[in-house]
Amino acid sequence: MNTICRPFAPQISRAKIVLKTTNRYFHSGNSVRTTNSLNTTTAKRAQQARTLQSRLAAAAVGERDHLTSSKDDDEPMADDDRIARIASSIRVIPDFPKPGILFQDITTLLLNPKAFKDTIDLFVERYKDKNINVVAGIEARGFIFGPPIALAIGAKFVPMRKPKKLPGEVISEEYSLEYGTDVIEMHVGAVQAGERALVVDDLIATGGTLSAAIRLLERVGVDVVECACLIELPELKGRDRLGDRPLYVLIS
Ligand SMILES: O=P(O)(O)OC[C@H]1O[C@H](OP(=O)(O)OP(=O)(O)O)[C@H](O)[C@@H]1O
Ligand SMILES: Nc1ncnc2[nH]cnc12
Repeated sequence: MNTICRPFAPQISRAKIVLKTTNRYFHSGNSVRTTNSLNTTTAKRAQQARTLQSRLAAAAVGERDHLTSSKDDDEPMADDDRIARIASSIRVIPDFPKPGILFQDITTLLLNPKAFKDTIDLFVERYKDKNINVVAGIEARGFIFGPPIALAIGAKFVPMRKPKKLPGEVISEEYSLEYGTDVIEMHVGAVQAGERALVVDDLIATGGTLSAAIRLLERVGVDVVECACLIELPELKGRDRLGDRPLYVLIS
């Protein structure tokens, strides 16, 4: 296994997983931050980086529980070196978009064609034989991962958009953020009752966005087979808002 993490840099780091191991996240607007983030010290960040290194090293030798997969955990994902490569290609930017927020930046993954392809392949391997008709992608970052998965498994792609973006008739669902609410919308007629859907986004934090997407689809009789995200911030317990719907994640 090649080296999969780099020395921690004060402002921009690829050390992503540790940033949720030593802090309690909470949601602020559309992002997540740590309770102690405004006075994070260099020493704390160095400790976080060391913790990350040990987690990724464990993942590289195949220990489970460091990089997790799914609630049912029915596939040997943790020892898959593609996961470690994907994890190390996601950058964390402290204090974006606001002070204290640890932003999980998937744009660096997109710069790495191998890691990006591995990401899509892992989802496709899981969903190709599950009779899924609909891949519903959530704006904006679900639009990056959803379409290639949909094409590969032979499903249609349905965009779930922020308000006032879709030109046709829509149905809407409101969901709560830490302060206030937001709305997602879907075109009427895009899906049919009885279809089987996979909901795709890059990240689950509080679960508000995914739970609204599930409600939208279920209102029109669609069967939500599973939700799939690249990243989970488990401290925020977003899974708990999804009810019985399974959530599958590559990195937790
Ligand atoms: O689990 P939650 O607490 O609902 O948060 C997760 C959502 O937050 C981010 O999107 P954001 O709303 O920042 O929009 P963007 O993708 O357009 O940047 C992310 O891409 C998820 O969609
Ligand atoms: N910490 C985070 N990084 C990137 N996107 C997010 N959406 C919610 N929290 C986020």
